Amino acid sequence: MSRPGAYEDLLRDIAENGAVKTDRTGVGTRSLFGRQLRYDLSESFPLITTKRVFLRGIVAELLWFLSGSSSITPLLEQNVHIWDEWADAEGELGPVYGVQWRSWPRGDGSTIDQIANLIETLRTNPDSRRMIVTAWNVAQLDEMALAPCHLLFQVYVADNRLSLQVYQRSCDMFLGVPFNIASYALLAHMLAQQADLEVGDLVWTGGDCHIYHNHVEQVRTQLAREPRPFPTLELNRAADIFSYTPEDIRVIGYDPHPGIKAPVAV
Ligand SMILES: Nc1nc(=O)c2c([nH]1)NC[C@@H]1CN(c3ccc(C(=O)N[C@@H](CCC(=O)O)C(=O)O)cc3)CN21
Ligand SMILES: O=c1ccn([C@H]2C[C@H](O)[C@@H](COP(=O)(O)O)O2)c(=O)[nH]1
Repeated sequence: MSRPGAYEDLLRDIAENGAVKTDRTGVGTRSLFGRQLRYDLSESFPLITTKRVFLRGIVAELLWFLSGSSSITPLLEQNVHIWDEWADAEGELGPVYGVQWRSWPRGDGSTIDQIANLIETLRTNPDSRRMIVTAWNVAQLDEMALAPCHLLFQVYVADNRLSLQVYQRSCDMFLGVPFNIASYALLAHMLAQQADLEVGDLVWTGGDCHIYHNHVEQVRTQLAREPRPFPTLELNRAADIFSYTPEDIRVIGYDPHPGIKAPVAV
């Protein structure tokens, strides 16, 4: 079910059949609406192989989300620069993903830790149909450096397997989406481990799935390559969901084609 090549097929479909659209950044895109990718995480770890993906950056970003931070400083300290363009002079992004996940404001001064609540529900009521974490805080969108792209995920447990579906409203298919798929795959593994469950499926659902006009050559290069088998993940058990470190996370057997550089649309 985790077919290496499914992502590349979607990339090809957008490149060939996408509608030409303008966008906020001024770069312009080709785009298709409403697509889905599904990976069986018990088989392999979905890290795209048709170019080398910056795994160290993905790990740093996910741990940074889980830490609840609104500042890029912890990323800079690890030499990860993927959020630099959106931060202000103090390195602040406003109430973005981490803040909403860990300290969604109630309005009375108190906050809600959606991740702690999710772990609690996974342990006590895994059949719940309400295991949702969302970053789409409508009241705070205009304080965020960038409105959340992956704005909601739902967790599901059946047959002792934890599955995760993420909804991404806006999908930079060349630069962002390989990050987003790997990041939520890793999160699913961490949640399953903490809840003493096996991993099930990752379902990635994309809204506006686009290729920027200045990524067209890079996409052509990538699509000329043959997808390779996915690697696997080894994850040390941490004391709790907030205590993982990069050293706990090892991807085994990743043998990608070379990296492909591309400008990020700001
Ligand atoms: N246009 C756009 N696309 C995105 O994917 C994106 C945004 N904006 N804004 C917020 C975050 C930042 N993300 C980013 C930003 C940059 C890269 C990037 O440049 N990746 C390079 C490697 C970078 C490096 O090695 O430092 C790549 O080749 O994947 C990836 C994700 C994802 N998001
Ligand atoms: O995790 C991420 C974060 C951002 N993106 C992309 C999707 C769009 O290309 C831009 C956001 O621009 P909007 O005008 O706010 O839609 O960033 C991504 O793919 N993944």
